[in-house]
Amino acid sequence: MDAYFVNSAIKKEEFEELEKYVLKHVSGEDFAGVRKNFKPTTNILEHSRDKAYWEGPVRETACPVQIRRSLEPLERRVPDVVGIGFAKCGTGTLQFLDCHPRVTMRSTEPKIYNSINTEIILKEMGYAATELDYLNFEAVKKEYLSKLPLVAKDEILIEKSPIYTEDDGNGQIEANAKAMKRINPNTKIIAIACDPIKRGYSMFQMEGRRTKIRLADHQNIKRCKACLHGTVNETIQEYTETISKEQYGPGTGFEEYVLGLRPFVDEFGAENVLLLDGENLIANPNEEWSRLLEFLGLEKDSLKFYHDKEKGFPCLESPLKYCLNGAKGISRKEDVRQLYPKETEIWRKAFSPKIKELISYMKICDKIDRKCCRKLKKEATSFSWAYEYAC
Ligand SMILES: Nc1ncnc2c1ncn2[C@@H]1O[C@H](COP(=O)(O)OS(=O)(=O)O)[C@@H](OP(=O)(O)O)[C@H]1O
Repeated sequence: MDAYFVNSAIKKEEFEELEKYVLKHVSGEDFAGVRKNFKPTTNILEHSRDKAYWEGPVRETACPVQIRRSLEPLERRVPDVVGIGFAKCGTGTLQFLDCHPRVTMRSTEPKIYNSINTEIILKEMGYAATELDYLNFEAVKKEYLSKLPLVAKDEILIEKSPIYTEDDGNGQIEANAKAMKRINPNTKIIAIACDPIKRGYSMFQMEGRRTKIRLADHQNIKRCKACLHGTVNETIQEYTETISKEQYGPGTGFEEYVLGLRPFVDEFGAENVLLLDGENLIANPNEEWSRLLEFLGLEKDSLKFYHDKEKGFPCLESPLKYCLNGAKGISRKEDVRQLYPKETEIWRKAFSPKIKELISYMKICDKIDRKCCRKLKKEATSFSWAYEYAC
């Protein structure tokens, strides 16, 4: 056991206490397996390469300790569940799933589908693939497996890469959905939508942090697409000006949810696509998480959350006390509408049509009428943030 502590953030002294806590909080059914498998999770990287996105070491799987019930041998295989987006809406909270006795997830994003050439996939799906295309596809699958953690055959393996719903204006999202279907036709899809104003601010803040970190590290940021090339304030002014002129192109539409969802709904069916509310994940974590756990076929209270005062965000309470790393939970501590009232009012108007489209497309309401607005107006319910865009 001693060797496990060498490559782990967990100190040997804390470990016994942690074990006691976890064993007290897992179900009777999971107890024996969890006890047998319990150990600190191994770090595979001392520091994340992108500190603006992830602070601290990268572990083999996301949870700091191994909480798994399965006694089956571990193997490499493709995921059962994929989180497709949306960036800055709380997709990182899916990492809490790795502390579930029946689920496995790594914290880093494999981002595999966007590396596949769109044409190859479209050909593949049209059953006209050449041998070379096929080999390409197999090579991608091999690379995919290398980016995923080991998993038992009776566990749920999940990955998330919000880039899968990022539009390039060239059919990339469709290609991603088709490629995913080819890799695993039974994939279940999770998407998290959130208030696009908060989403935009969160994105600009993260890109600003990335710029600062890289500059402090004497790195060249000229070719960094995910960095800001001015201050956050300057970026907000520029963005506001661009959307006022309705000139923004692929990749900057913080409200473009249907564009990202439709290809996956078309491929996998609406019943296999779950849309969560990223704002409600913060306001009512247990309610939103019970929807997610049920969708995965797990007990709806098998993970429990509490609001951590110090973190200012929900943290996992059971089966392990655990908060997300310091790179998550920054911009939403500020009120962007108060900081930028004029700018965000322009954003609100610009985002409104696409949020209405989302409400209808994902059947959040049957149609946008008074009844729907009454439903959305209720504070602290799923998608209540959509009220100001739709009503
Ligand atoms: N429980 C909990 N803890 C910490 N942070 C939480 C949590 N739930 C939601 N959030 C919000 O998630 C925002 C980051 O979203 P993502 O994880 O999707 O970002 S990323 O696309 O993976 O970079 C992150 O945005 P910032 O506030 O800008 O850091 C948070 O507001």
